[in-house]
Amino acid sequence: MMTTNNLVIFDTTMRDGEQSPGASMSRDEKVRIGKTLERLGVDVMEAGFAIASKGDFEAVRAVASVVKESTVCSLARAHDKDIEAAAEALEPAARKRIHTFIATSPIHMKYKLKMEPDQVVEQAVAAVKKARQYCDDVEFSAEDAGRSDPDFLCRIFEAVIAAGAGTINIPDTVGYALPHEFGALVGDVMARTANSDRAIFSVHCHNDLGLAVANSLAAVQQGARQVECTINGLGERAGNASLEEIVMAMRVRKDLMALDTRIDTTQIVPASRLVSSITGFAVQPNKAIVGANAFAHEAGIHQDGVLKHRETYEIMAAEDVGWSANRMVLGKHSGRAAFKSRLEELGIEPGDDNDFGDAFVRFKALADKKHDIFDEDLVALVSGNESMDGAAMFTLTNLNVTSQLGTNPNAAVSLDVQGEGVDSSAQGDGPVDAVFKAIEKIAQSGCEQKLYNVNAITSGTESQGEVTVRLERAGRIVNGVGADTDIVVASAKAYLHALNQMMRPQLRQHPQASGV
Ligand SMILES: CC(=O)SCCNC(=O)CCNC(=O)[C@H](O)C(C)(C)COP(=O)(O)OP(=O)(O)OC[C@H]1O[C@@H](n2cnc3c(N)ncnc32)[C@H](O)[C@@H]1OP(=O)(O)O
Ligand SMILES: CC(C)C(=O)C(=O)O
Ligand SMILES: [Mg+2]
Repeated sequence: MMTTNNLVIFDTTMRDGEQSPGASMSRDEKVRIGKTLERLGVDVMEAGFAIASKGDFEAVRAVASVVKESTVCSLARAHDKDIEAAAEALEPAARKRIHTFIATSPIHMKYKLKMEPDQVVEQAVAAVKKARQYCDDVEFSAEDAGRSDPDFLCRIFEAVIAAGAGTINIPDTVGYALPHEFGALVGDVMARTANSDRAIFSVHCHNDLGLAVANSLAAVQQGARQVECTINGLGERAGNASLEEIVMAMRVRKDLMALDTRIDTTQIVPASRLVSSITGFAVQPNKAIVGANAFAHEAGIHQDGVLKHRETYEIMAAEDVGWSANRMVLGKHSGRAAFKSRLEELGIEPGDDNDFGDAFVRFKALADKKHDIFDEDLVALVSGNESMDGAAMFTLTNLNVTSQLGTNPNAAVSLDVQGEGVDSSAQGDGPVDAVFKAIEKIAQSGCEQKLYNVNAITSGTESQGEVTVRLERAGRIVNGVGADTDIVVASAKAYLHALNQMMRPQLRQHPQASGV
């Protein structure tokens, strides 16, 4: 058995990740991802499946042309034409690998391949030999190994290693295995494959039962020295083992897995964001490592602990994975310690114990009613004016938007400006733009719009939409939110909410703790 203290990180975001329905990537997008993965420090990146389409062939070739530090790989079935396509696409690569595979489970051999086990071994050996004609670095995968007979795996692995495969991959293709079982399978097969010392053993786990990372780590503990994984856990069906979780588990639990990787962990969050923006697959807020809440604390007891000693509730630092900082989120679960700390950050004197106690009671009451507590809310609270609506300078009283094909939309807006009714109208590039322009004709705020974001709170075409608008003026940034079933009305509300906050007395600048 080949032993090493290095764990090879094989990224397959651009191949298995791209097999997520709806996640397809263009050639140029793969080049951007490839460069990012190289910066991240992956050892191998699988750039695609060259035979799959002309576009994927060109994408593999383009990635192979620009990436220099990482090995670039293409997948190929155990067919000559697949291997020839992979070899041709990888031709410009500084370091290349051909990854060939064939299924080894009884169900796949019988129903899908319609082949006898002997034929499968023969075809696998021929494929590895063919791949070795083009490339020294050849990987062989036994598809559906998780449901294959271990004796058969030993037999086929012995044959393909003898044929020249340097990496042997054991995939749990359908995410069926449990960690102890998968670790045992990998350990057993490695121990019983006669020439296993001539290959690196690898695993490739799917997440159908949410166990892809756990299964991969169980295999590493049994001697696997390559893990195949993807950014954000993207991949066929429920996805693959997530790269960020594997890498950070190795790092945080070095006491149990003393292996090195080449990964620069500070590049994890940027890589996650790039993949999410290219694929359009949002990262769920509670996703480990890269989710927006992964380093956010809302519970008072936790906030108090973190303020006293960060490691009480953090097993790794946000900065280590590429966030700018952890976050304290003020909400109904927060306690006095976090409330006071935020007031101090804002340069607001918490006052004597009585004033502070009263402000904290008002804060809790507001947090019960309001989803997001902004810094402006805190100022209003402490100044005894927590009724944000009562303090509004501008209130929407009427809105009429007309859109017609071929013409610019027109918005007529009526506002109550401190008790006085004011009307205006404007044309815009779209209905929302027209509304914002009509409001600005009245407000004359001089604000610059920095962000416009729409979220569906419920599903369906009748869903409630929540709009966020961020405005900036003279270095001061405020957020406004508005919700309505009519997205144009929600946008007007959000814009006015932001404007009303901008009109309030200015806060001292403070470090924005909202990540990168
Ligand atoms: C577990 C995995 O993730 S495997 C990778 C999965 N990814 C993909 O399939 C994406 C890219 N695939 C494609 O573009 C197409 O499926 C292609 C180009 C590979 C093949 O297309 P087609 O020739 O039209 O075949 P089709 O997809 O319908 O069927 C697959 C064929 O490959 C055979 N096959 C499947 N795996 C292998 C293998 N590893 N080695 C040899 N043959 C295989 C199947 O038995 C079937 O053969 P048959 O047509 O003689 O029954
Ligand atoms: C091609 C192989 C490695 C695969 O993606 C799988 O078995 O899941
Ligand atoms: Mg897979």
